[in-house]
Amino acid sequence: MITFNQLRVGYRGRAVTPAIDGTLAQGSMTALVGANGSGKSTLLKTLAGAIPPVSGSVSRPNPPVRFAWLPQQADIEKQFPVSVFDIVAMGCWPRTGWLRAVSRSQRNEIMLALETVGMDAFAKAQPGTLSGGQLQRVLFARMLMQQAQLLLLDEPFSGIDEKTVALLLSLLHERHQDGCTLVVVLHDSQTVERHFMQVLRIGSEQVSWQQNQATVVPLAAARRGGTSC
Ligand SMILES: Nc1ncnc2c1ncn2[C@@H]1O[C@H](COP(=O)(O)OP(=O)(O)OP(=O)(O)O)[C@@H](O)[C@H]1O
Repeated sequence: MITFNQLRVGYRGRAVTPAIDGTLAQGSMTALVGANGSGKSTLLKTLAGAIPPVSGSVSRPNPPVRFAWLPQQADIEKQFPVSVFDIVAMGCWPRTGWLRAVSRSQRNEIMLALETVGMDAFAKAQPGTLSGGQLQRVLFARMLMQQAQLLLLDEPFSGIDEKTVALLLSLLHERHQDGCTLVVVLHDSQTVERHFMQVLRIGSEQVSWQQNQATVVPLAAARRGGTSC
């Protein structure tokens, strides 16, 4: 689905990663790991098309697929004067176009997405009044609304409590079972080993691919907040 050909990513012509070769197969679930500053976020930005490769290339799916990109929380403006409902409604834009009013059925979909992440009671709240974990749940609800086939997530679980991580992981597994391709930047090796079949590790000199015997958490257990995660 996505192929890296001697891809080096970085800024203003300066590469921050070694050359990357390999493939993200359609329907794969890949953990992107590496030390701070190794270039994980930069690779995601490149995959999202936000910045061009420094050298080499990345071949994207043809025909193009809809993608959703969840940046690190630090990148997200919490003081935006909108409601939680509005944030999730933004997930409809790829389908409806910018700033179009949501239909009655989309309104129901948005409330269902908020219910799925346990945030329906906060629909009218402002993002600035939410905790980090609550905001992350809302951003996941927006991602669900996007109905994307390629999900790019940058450290989605940092600072999030275990129960919420279990819920969000179960949602990712559901998307994976629906055939989505996922690339997730992670630092927690236990989560990587238990949930991700493929690992792309970025080192300072070279990158490596690893295949895991991931143990998928049963969805129902994760939804109940089970401890298996
Ligand atoms: N906008 C930018 N312009 C120039 N250099 C940048 C920019 N953003 C990041 N960098 C540099 O690129 C390198 C890789 O940064 P990146 O954020 O991709 O690392 P990371 O692996 O995601 O790190 P972390 O685990 O700390 O989030 C770092 O040396 C960083 O200083």
